[in-house]
Amino acid sequence: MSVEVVDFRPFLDGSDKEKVADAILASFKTIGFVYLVNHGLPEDKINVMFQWAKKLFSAPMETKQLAPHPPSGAHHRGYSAPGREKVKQLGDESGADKLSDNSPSAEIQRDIKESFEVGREDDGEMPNIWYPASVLPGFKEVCLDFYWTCYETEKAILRALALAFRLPEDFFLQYHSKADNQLRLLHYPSIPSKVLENKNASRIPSHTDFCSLTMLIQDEVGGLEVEDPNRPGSFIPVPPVKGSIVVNAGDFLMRWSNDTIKSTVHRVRTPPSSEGGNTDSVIPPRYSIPYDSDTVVDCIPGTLSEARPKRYSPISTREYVMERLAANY
Ligand SMILES: O=C(O)CCC(=O)C(=O)O
Ligand SMILES: [Fe+2]
Repeated sequence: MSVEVVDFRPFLDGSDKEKVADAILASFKTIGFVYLVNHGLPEDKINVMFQWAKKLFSAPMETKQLAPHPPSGAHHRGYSAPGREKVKQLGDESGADKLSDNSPSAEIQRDIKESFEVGREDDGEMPNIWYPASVLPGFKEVCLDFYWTCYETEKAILRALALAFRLPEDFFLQYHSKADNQLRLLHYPSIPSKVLENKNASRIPSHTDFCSLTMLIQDEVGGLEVEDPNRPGSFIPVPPVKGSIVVNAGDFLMRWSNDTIKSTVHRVRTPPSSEGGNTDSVIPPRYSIPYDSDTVVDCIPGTLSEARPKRYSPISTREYVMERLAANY
């Protein structure tokens, strides 16, 4: 089993919309993940965003801490230093990625990644946290431009998904009109391979995403893996595919689709090129940019039947997301 690559162009140019829509939904139903090529996100904007991510994360820690993530995980904005966040699966306190008992310290058990989170600028509940004007000038503008560029692609994917369910194309859009989304810049620093292999630390442990959709842009390093739905505990690599974004369904799309779509467990591990090598080797740094979306969900018409009654009541994603975010800090 592997994650399918779907060419999104025939949807965007209207030449074969249903075929593309059906392919995306089929992948969401089997594995919850799909690669999209010709997704409409301009390559130059992606490159510029990665350049800014590198510039930010290579700044001195005192500089990066000038836009600190608040103490509560529920206000998920600004800069989080390595080890700040520990991605958790709710109801899974021991976890499949339980760390070894001989870990050197509690601190090193946390995710060895740093991040910067951005939302829409007019979000009163969760305001953005920016650097003072003299620090990284231009960063804010690039982030916000990229945020809205990603929203365009997200809307196109949501239209395709509605078409795949043979619903009006704006079915999911109406629930995403506030653009309550999140742009994340992630940096997994270079790390001695034995630290990851001893399970004393993780890049990102196994988790599902708690949004409706995630669009992920990864660099060329690799290490992303998704659990094989047919063989729990066994993981399939999702290696970088040139020019692609990885799109995966989150918990809300699963719930919304009455479990017909999968929100699949995934993680970031040692990249395959560094696996089993010299134990003194150092794993290269990795950068990625996930963009995920919030909404209010109820079961999608057509996913309920007598055989599959409604399994979930409607839920506000904000409430759910805040609960899950708070658990990660
Ligand atoms: O960095 C990656 O490739 C995955 C990130 C991820 O799974 C997440 O942010 O939820
Ligand atoms: Fe994820």
